[in-house]
Amino acid sequence: MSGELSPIDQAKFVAAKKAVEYVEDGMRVGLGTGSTAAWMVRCLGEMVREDGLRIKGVPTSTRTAALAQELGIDVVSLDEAKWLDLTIDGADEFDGELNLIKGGGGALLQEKIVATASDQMIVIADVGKEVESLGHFPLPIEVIPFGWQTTRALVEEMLVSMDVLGRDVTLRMSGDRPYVTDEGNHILDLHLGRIGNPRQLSMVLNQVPGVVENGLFIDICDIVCVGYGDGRVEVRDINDGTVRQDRLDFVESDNLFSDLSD
Ligand SMILES: O=C(CO)[C@H](O)[C@H](O)COP(=O)(O)O
Repeated sequence: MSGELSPIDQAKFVAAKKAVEYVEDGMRVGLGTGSTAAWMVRCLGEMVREDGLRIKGVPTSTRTAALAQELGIDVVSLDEAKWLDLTIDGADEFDGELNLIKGGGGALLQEKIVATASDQMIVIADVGKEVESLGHFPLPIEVIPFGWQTTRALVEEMLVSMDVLGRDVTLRMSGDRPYVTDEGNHILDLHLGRIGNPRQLSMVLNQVPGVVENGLFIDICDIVCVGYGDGRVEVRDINDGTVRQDRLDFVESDNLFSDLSD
């Protein structure tokens, strides 16, 4: 693979590279899932190998666990780590209050548990993920397979009662079979268009029997690192209201690319 990155990968890379600056020796770090989070895992792997960084990483999916192990990161379970200093993860959408939609990669349940068990959550995203209001990206909810069609009907009924406009609820597929999460569940994608009150929707969805968790992350994210295709990165901190700008160069590294050879 050549060292040339597409603008979108450059944006994901700089967001990830900026976020790993928050990782300190000895930390217990939640490792997110998805293509942006994979850049973060590669950056951490390089810091472990090249700089002797010692961290314990808690992955949020079997995919991330495999990548982290391959790159030499010490992987432990959440129960072993118990509590985390920091989680770094991607997102499908984020708004001005740093509320998120996650779960496009199907890992929302472990991602939410891990992020909630962390002192701090940093989201890494290219600027295309920023929205004025959440909901253009279909909202994933994880449901148990038993009676999933009944669960879907109950969710649809609930959306009608809440006067939510778009109510198309689809079962996520993997080829010709329902997608199965790491926890053995299915995913329903809610095509809503715009979510007027994400906090309320999140609470109500989780009360439907059969729904395990939803992909709305409310008041969980502290910082977002927003990457741009030209190498700029903006760090927005919701707690102190600061916005900082930086520019990072992509330096081709065999280590960073070692898992991208296909
Ligand atoms: O929530 C997620 C996985 O469940 C991902 O963080 C989200 O889908 C973003 O993925 P990507 O960085 O590939 O765009």
